[in-house]
Amino acid sequence: MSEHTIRLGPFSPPLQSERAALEDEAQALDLAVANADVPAGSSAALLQVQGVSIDYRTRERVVRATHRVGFDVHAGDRFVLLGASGCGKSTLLKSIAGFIAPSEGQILLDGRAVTRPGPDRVVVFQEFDQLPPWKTVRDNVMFPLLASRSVGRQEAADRAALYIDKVGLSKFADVHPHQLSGGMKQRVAIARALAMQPQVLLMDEPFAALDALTRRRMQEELLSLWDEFRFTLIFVTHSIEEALVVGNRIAILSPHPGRLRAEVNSHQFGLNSLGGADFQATAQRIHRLLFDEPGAAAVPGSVQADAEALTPGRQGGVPLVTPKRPVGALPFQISV
Ligand SMILES: Nc1ncnc2c1ncn2[C@@H]1O[C@H](COP(=O)(O)OP(=O)(O)OP(=O)(O)O)[C@@H](O)[C@H]1O
Repeated sequence: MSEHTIRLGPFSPPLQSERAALEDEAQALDLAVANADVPAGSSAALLQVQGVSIDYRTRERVVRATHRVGFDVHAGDRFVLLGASGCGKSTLLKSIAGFIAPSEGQILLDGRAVTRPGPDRVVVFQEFDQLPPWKTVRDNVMFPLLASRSVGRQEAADRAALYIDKVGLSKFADVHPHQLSGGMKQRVAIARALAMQPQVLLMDEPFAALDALTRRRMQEELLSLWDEFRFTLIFVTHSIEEALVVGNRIAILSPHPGRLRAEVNSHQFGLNSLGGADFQATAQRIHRLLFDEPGAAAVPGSVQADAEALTPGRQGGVPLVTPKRPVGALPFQISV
């Protein structure tokens, strides 16, 4: 695939015309369109998600959260799962973490099937209460290292000191979480995750509960940590802006149940691109890929609203909105 690649997801027959229009859209974007039906899974990939459907079963019904999603993540990728609320992003992340088994398909890490959680995959959540409140910052960071017996006590202490320093909290190593701001708690969670030196760092909307300025700062800090450590990141967000800033590759999921709609390379964008014409144009096109009738004029109030929200000064990220006009009916609907 070329440097600027868009990989469209598989479409069933009723949606072929939609696919054709999306291909036009991709060409307008000057992006190459890959063959959608080529299954994900090149041998070089660190993580392979292959045809993964995930169902929640309750007594009354079955809720399909994702439908046959496939993608590859390579070492050092900053891979973003982008989609509207309820499209199954968190579910997919939990499945990669090993908390939820797929109903069909499989997830391979380094060629081995993921069947349970492990220290090679660490999750940073959105919630500020992910840190045990009775432990100091230092003990919080050391805890998973010791509990997983990944390293001995001295190595755990050294790693904790290193990563606490990297997130700028050395002076707070001996305080408890309730003495920290929301942003500081998230920094501790990031230090704790990085100290584990996982094969894949999973982040589920880690900055969504922060104010706009702190969120921007945290995005900046995450990117500079990545510059230094080059970890492999899978990052969930429903903000187009955040996806473009944080990711080098973006998987766009359709509304519930989530299917891979397209994959976009976004390595050319960073915090400095915010507000630029290219950035805004790509954000608008991603929005169209997510929600709008392909090739159709912008739905009043949606794309336009995003364009406005992307102007400098509106720094809270661009929340995706429920489409006013949904993309064609999906050919499967177990239950919603
Ligand atoms: N424990 C559960 N039991 C039943 N259904 C669930 C459960 N958890 C999630 N779901 C359903 O699965 C679908 C996907 O949910 P999920 O939280 O993965 O979406 P999401 O894209 O992460 O949404 P958000 O951005 O709002 O967090 C939704 O329809 C949701 O209602």
